[in-house]
Amino acid sequence: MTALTIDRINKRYGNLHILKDISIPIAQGEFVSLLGPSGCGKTTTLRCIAGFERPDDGRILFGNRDVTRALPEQRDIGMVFQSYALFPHMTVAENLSFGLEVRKVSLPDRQRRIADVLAMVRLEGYDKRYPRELSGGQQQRVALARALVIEPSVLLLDEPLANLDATLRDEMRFFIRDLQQRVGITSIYVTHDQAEAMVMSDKIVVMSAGAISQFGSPRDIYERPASQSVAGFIGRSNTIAGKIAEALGPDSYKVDTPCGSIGTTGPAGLAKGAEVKIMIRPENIDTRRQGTGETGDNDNVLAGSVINSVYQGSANQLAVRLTSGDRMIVDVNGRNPLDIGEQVALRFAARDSWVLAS
Ligand SMILES: Nc1ncnc2c1ncn2[C@@H]1O[C@H](COP(=O)(O)OP(=O)(O)OP(=O)(O)O)[C@@H](O)[C@H]1O
Repeated sequence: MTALTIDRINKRYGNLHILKDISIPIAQGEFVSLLGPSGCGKTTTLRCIAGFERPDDGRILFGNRDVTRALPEQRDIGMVFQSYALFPHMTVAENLSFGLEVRKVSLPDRQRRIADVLAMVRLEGYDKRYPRELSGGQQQRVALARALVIEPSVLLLDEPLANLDATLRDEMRFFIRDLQQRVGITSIYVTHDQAEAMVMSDKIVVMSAGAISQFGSPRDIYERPASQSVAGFIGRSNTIAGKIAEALGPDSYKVDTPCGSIGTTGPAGLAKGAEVKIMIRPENIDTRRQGTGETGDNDNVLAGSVINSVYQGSANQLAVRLTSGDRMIVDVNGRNPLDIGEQVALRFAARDSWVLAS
């Protein structure tokens, strides 16, 4: 069932077109991230869903209910912000009680729900503390508890981990995802951190300049990016320019490139002669000294020489200049003794490369 439908919303400030025909269907219990660089419209989209902004056109539905014109308090949402936004003069319990009192929940029910939600965020016994007596991570867990205690149908989170240090951020990613799955609440999460979106989400909406570049699972977005800009934004990638020589199947092609003919997968329907780029992730390339180590399962072999090597602990990252002049980044085992200047063969399977049509 679709819990939330964003249907072709547009938003302009003066003559700035900030959101352009944004449509996102979100299923019950799904965790969806809005991902993109600063200024691409993530927060504006979230604020339209929350009701703090009204789109110029288009519709927002919670289930079958059209809430496009409803006030925030009529929408049944819980929100978590980057800045925690806890009431500083209230204890944890009072912060949590506030939304319940507004909703006229009885005292015994309030007490039960506050105890339940504090257990959920692993802050039992912290009810009498003030926000200033808590660490950043604990404050953010209170903010999460405050959003959840009102039992909303949708949870909206705007960069909630941005103020935390790297270790705590890692921990909180798993904490929030685990909690969201236990509660089963439909959630929308704004972030500009691709690693965060990858590990937390069922689906990712990649946004750029107010429009959706791609909507799909983390695997879709990583392995089958819709464009060069998505491929470049998510993870590391290599690209080689070429022209479609022939379609080998519904989603496989032979592409002519300055490095020779390359077999690859790609989106259906690309015409012969179309100018494209082939994307290959560094970890999918098997790099050996030339003339050694035939692996059999690789459809493509490119020749080049090592021009740089960076030790990264678990792996070495090499830069390789192909005979065509293209520069490729590849990962090799940290103990692999490939030196700068060595002639190497780069092998990869057609299924591990993907055509970017734009
Ligand atoms: N009230 C406003 N008036 C005019 N322009 C605005 C207003 N609010 C946002 N904008 C502009 O809309 C664009 C999108 O802003 P938004 O906050 O949605 O981006 P974002 O993707 O969330 O960025 P960030 O990651 O930096 O928060 C920006 O160019 C911003 O300057």
